[in-house]
Amino acid sequence: MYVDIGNALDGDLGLAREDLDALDGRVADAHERIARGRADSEHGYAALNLPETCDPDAIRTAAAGFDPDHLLTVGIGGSALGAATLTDALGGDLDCRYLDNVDPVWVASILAGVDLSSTVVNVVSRSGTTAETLSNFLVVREAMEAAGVDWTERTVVTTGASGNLRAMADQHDLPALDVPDGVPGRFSALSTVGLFAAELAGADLDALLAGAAAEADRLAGSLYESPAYAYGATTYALAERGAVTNAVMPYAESLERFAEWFAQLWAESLGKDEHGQTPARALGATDQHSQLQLYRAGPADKLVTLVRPREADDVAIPETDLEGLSYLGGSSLGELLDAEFRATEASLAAAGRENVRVELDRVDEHGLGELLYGMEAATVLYGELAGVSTFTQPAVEWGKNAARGLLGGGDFPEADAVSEKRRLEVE
Ligand SMILES: O=P(O)(O)OC[C@H]1O[C@H](O)[C@H](O)[C@@H](O)[C@@H]1O
Repeated sequence: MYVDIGNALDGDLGLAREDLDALDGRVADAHERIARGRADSEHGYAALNLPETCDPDAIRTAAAGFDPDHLLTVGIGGSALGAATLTDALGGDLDCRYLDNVDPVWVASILAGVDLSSTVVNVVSRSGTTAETLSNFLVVREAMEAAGVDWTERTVVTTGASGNLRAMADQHDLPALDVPDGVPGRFSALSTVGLFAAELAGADLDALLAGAAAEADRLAGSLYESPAYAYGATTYALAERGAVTNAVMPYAESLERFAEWFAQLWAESLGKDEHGQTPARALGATDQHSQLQLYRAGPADKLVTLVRPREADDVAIPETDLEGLSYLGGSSLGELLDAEFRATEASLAAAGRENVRVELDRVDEHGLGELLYGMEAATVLYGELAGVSTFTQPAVEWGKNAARGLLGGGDFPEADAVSEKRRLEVE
């Protein structure tokens, strides 16, 4: 992963090179703290050891013997977004769908669109108790039974040591992959959670983990020596100066899901104790024609992260004799996209708007391993600098408990009372 922070300096938010120099001592301390956490496999920090601790053979074994047309991953948040990022980015012939939401219309349409007799279901929940995931799985299971398909032959469970899902796997003797200890869901893309789908879709897991290991090797006690820390420290420094939004804008359709994965990682890890930065999802070049106006000329409270591969397959633009368009002929879509990328970067910089460039060599297994690991390490570093508890998500729990209470699955009377009190309906 390559990170260029030049355009984060001397913009409207006033971050100067000397500020980063002054921050670098804290980066060194944070790096030591992170290294200690990794050495002791502490909760959360253990995720940064996945390049060495993840066993790709266990994942290959679980996937062996299946040759489906469709993969239905049933999971939500960190139990879906890592796998979705990988399979979307890497492509391939397998039709990979992700049942994360519980919108009944959408779930029904997905089930109607796949041949269940040629579908593998991977039900993923670290806790094994998430209502959305378990409900969706019960619906899928019933649909398989109705279609005369033996769901026990086509289901792989990925879960932690206990919980309802583990009990179900034991009861039906289903193949089960373990979610490793100490790895929170949003940091689990490079574990069994994200890699089963990738393996089934034909990805090279060794190359993915090698990419992640290469990025791990680049972690060092200075932000100027580690791309991941350069990103984490710069975004933190900008947030402290008022960059409340981080708009992540990949210039590759295949990385659109990456921005979604990043949004959970960034928001859930860092949004605590009045800290954090709102992740916004954008896509280059499409959103140049939609969101860029705001990023260049709206409030000076944002950072734009421009992400792209350095190399990609290309398509030539045919010659044309249409007046005014001849400059396009003989060029290529890749060259146009590159020009759009650099123009956006220059346009933001010229307006004093901070942006950071993040690049990978290609959108392939190695590049994705670097990118996902690098962004996880950047998040952990930011969390250390901000002094927040990066690996917890207490604010999510209130809503989860409330939903359970409203369904009668728990005691949470406040939820009803609060929602009634706040109603101000206008017809
Ligand atoms: O994997 P699970 O235990 O089902 O959790 C799925 C998701 O649910 C929660 O609400 C957490 O906030 C997320 O961090 C997590 O990724």
